[in-house]
Amino acid sequence: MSDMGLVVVGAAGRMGQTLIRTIHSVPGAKVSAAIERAGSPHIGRDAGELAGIGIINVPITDDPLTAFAKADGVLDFSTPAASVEFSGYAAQARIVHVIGTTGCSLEDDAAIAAAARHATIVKSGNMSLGVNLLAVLVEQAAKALGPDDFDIEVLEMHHRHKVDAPSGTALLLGQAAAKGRGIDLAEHSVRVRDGHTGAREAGSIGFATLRGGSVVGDHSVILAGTGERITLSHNAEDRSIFARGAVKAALWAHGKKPGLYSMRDVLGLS
Ligand SMILES: NC(=O)C1=CN([C@@H]2O[C@H](COP(=O)(O)OP(=O)(O)OC[C@H]3O[C@@H](n4cnc5c(N)ncnc54)[C@H](OP(=O)(O)O)[C@@H]3O)[C@@H](O)[C@H]2O)C=CC1
Ligand SMILES: O=C(O)C1=N[C@H](C(=O)O)C[C@H](O)C1
Repeated sequence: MSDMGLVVVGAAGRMGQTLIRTIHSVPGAKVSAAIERAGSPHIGRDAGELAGIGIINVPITDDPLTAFAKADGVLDFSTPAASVEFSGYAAQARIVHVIGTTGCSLEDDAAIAAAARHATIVKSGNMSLGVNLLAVLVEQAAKALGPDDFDIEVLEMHHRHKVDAPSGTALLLGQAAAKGRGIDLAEHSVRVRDGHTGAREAGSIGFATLRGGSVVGDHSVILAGTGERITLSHNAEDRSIFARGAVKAALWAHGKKPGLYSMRDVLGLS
C-alpha cells in the first residue's frame, strides 16, 4: 500500500513544524502539502527546510482546496476559525481530518460535528498517549472519591504565546472528572476566581491557569480531601508527543467511515 499523503495546515507554526519533522520520520506517511494563510511570509518556502530537516520539495502554499483534493488526510493545529473552514474542505474531499486546535466555541464544535458527516475527523485537546491515559485515571479517581469528601481542581501551565484558557487539555481532564462524577462539566465548572468569591461549592470542578516562558504543557488534577491530597500529573517535555499522536490518529482513521472520533478511540482507551 502507498504511504498516506498528509497535508499540514499551519505548517510554519510551532506544531506545524513539529508535524513536518514527525511525518518525515514515520513509516507509512508522507507530507503531501503544507498550507499557511494567504499573505503569510512563509508562502513559497520549502516546508522541510523551514522545519529544519532540509528540502523535501513541498513548497508552502495558501491553496488548501487543491491540496486537500490530492491528499488522504489533514493534520490541523491552527486556530478555531481555520479548523472550522478546513473541516468543510475535508468533508468536500471525503478525507481524514485530525484536529488538535483548542479554544473552539460550542458553535465551532457544532460546525466540525456537521463536517464529520462526510469527513473522518479525530479531534482532541491533547494528542499524547500520556494525557489520554491520565484522563482515564482521573475519571476513575473522580468516581471513587465523591464530592462530599474530595474537591477537584485542575491546574495548567503553558508557554507565554498560548492564546486560549483553560487549555484544551485542562478541559479534557475536567470532562473526564465530570464523567467520573456523573455530572455536566459546564454546569459545575469554576473557570476563574477573583475577589470575594465565597467558600468553595461542593461538587464544583475548578480551573487555574498559569502562563510563562517556554513551558510545553504541564497539567495536574488535584483531588483535595480533609487531611490528604492526591495529585495526578502530566508534563509534556517535547511537542513531538502531540505530533506522533496526530500521525497515529491519521493512520488509524484512514479507511474508517466518516464520523467524529477522539484520541481515546484511537488509543483503544474508550
Ligand atoms: N491537541 C494537542 O495535542 C495540541 C494542541 N495544540 C493547539 O494547536 C494550536 C496551534 O498551536 P501552535 O502550533 O503552538 O500555534 P502557532 O501559532 O505556532 O501555529 C498556528 C499556525 O497556524 C497558522 N494559521 C492560522 N490561521 C490559518 C489559516 N487560516 N490557514 C493556514 N494557516 C493558518 C498560523 O499562521 P499565522 O501565525 O500567520 O497566523 C500559524 O503558523 C493551538 O490551538 C494549540 O492549543 C498545540 C499543541 C498540542
Ligand atoms: O498551546 C499549546 O502549546 C498546547 N495546547 C494544548 C492544550 O490547549 O491543552 C495541548 C498542549 O498542552 C500544548
